Amino acid sequence: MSNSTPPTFPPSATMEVLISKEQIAERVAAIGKQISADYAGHSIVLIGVLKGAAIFLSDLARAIEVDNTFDFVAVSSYGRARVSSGAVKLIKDIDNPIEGKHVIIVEDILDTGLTLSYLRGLMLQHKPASLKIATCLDKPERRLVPIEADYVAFSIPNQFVIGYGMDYAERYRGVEDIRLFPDEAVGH
Ligand SMILES: O=P(O)(O)OC[C@H]1O[C@H](OP(=O)(O)OP(=O)(O)O)[C@H](O)[C@@H]1O
Ligand code: HPA
Ligand SMILES: [Mg+2]
Repeated sequence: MSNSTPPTFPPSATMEVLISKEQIAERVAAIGKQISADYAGHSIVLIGVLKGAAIFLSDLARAIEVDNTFDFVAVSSYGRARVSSGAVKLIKDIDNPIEGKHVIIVEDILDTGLTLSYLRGLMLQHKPASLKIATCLDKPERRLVPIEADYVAFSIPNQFVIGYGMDYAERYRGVEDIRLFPDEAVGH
């Protein structure tokens, strides 16, 4: 490939690591153990919220020892902006019925809470036997609506992060650590 085009985005390696991949692996394993204990003897359905939760879900599913299946939903709210528009819309629904099932919604980040409170309401309409939320990150300072997750890997301050599934304008999802996205890079 030609290297004549300079990168338009800052390289991820220049961004400060907030949570290392080793710290992530440790917390995911702990949450997997906790879920396995809480649901011992039951089957669960993990519902990942595309696209950010895909990586956390794939790690979490492998850390859970009880019978599980997954499904995915997609919603739109942030688009390419860093700030939520506040409007949440369902773009892709679940493929399989969840009535009477034990369901865990899996998110990469709980921020304003708008996405998860919308999804929780929607999923409850399907009458699951139980419904819980697992999130890799929680930014409690940003909450606009009251909602808490049942399983939280890390609580973080109000700073924009990328990596481990999380993006800035769709980039950096494959970065293995969770890194701080610099304010001065906004608009690149
Ligand atoms: O609590 P909230 O303020 O609603 O924010 C959290 C949501 O925002 C992000 O999704 P985004 O819309 O960026 O989609 P993506 O997962 O495809 O990046 C993130 O993945 C959560 O789904
Ligand atoms: O800090 C964040 N990073 C990426 N996506 C997000 N969506 C909400 N908050 C964030
Ligand atoms: Mg995003």
